[in-house]
Amino acid sequence: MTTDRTPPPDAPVAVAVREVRKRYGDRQAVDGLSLDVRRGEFFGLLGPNGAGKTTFIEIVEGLRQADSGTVEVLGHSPWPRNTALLPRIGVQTQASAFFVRQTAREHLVTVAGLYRKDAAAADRSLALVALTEQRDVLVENLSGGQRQRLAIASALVHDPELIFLDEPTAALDPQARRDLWQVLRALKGEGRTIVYTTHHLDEAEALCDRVAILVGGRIAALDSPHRLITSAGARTRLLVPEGRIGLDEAAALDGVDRVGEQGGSLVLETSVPGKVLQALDALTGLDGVITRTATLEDVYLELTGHAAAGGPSPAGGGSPAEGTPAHTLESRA
Ligand SMILES: Nc1ncnc2c1ncn2[C@@H]1O[C@H](COP(=O)(O)OP(=O)(O)OP(=O)(O)O)[C@@H](O)[C@H]1O
Repeated sequence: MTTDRTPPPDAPVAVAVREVRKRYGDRQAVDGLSLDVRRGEFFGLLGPNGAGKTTFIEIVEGLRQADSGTVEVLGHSPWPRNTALLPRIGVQTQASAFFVRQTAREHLVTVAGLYRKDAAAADRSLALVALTEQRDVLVENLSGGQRQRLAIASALVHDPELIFLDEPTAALDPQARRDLWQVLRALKGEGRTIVYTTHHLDEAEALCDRVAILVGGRIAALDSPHRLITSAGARTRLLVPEGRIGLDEAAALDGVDRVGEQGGSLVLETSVPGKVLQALDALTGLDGVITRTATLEDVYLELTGHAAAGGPSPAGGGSPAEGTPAHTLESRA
């Protein structure tokens, strides 16, 4: 369940970004972005492919120069390359480099050495990402998910205050993903600041204090997942087993905004679920009726211009996204 964990507005700032722009040829990848990440905050950066997330993060990390605007990281400008910042930040990228002919532990001891940390630091970060058992396995023989965890351990080995994680759970199986959530929560519990990019909306909803949704290099929304969901007024979906009531009958129910069909169910969208459930109860009984409340994914899909997966799309809309019902009806109520 989502809770509101937004840090107080007077919390010290870890990352301050003002009017940052970056263009590649004709492509305006980042288009005047301004935001603050507060110390101790778990900040999510979301957005479709090509929205400008990586470009933006790389500018903040000091790996790329902005065309204009200002960035401050822990009180310093990250560009030109600021070596004083390096021990204070940890960076995991989608294309992490490894010493593949070393074992997992040797790799981490090497990385720890670059930061003048000892082997104990390497062992601690191996344990943190649950790779202790694989410590003597060559990096080239680790599975994709294990390498991903090693990349995260490499970003944490020097105990940074500010951690950038770029889709850290992309290659993880569901259990490993949940395990990593625990690791990340523990890091936040220690007061570290985390800037996090993900395409997993459930993950952002579960972990992040605030999220920024980027579209076309701009911020389309920035708030806590809870406030984004409630302020968007996203509707509840009621899934009624097919054959109970007809499409027209459902659309005519008082309080139903839209009706669609999907996966053997009628999908009724409503902002007054209690009222519609009562009406359904009287008509067909509630056996097998499933209630789906709005999620961050609904808000995201609305903002990024896709039809909501698993729910009705507006009648006469564009081509339906995967998982969108084949038939929908706007309510006449
Ligand atoms: N080095 C580059 N040269 C030219 N264009 C680039 C370069 N890097 C990114 N782009 C373009 O800039 C835009 C933003 O890309 P970016 O990688 O920042 O997006 P993203 O949100 O991280 O995407 P994804 O979710 O796919 O990783 C895209 O249109 C991309 O093609």
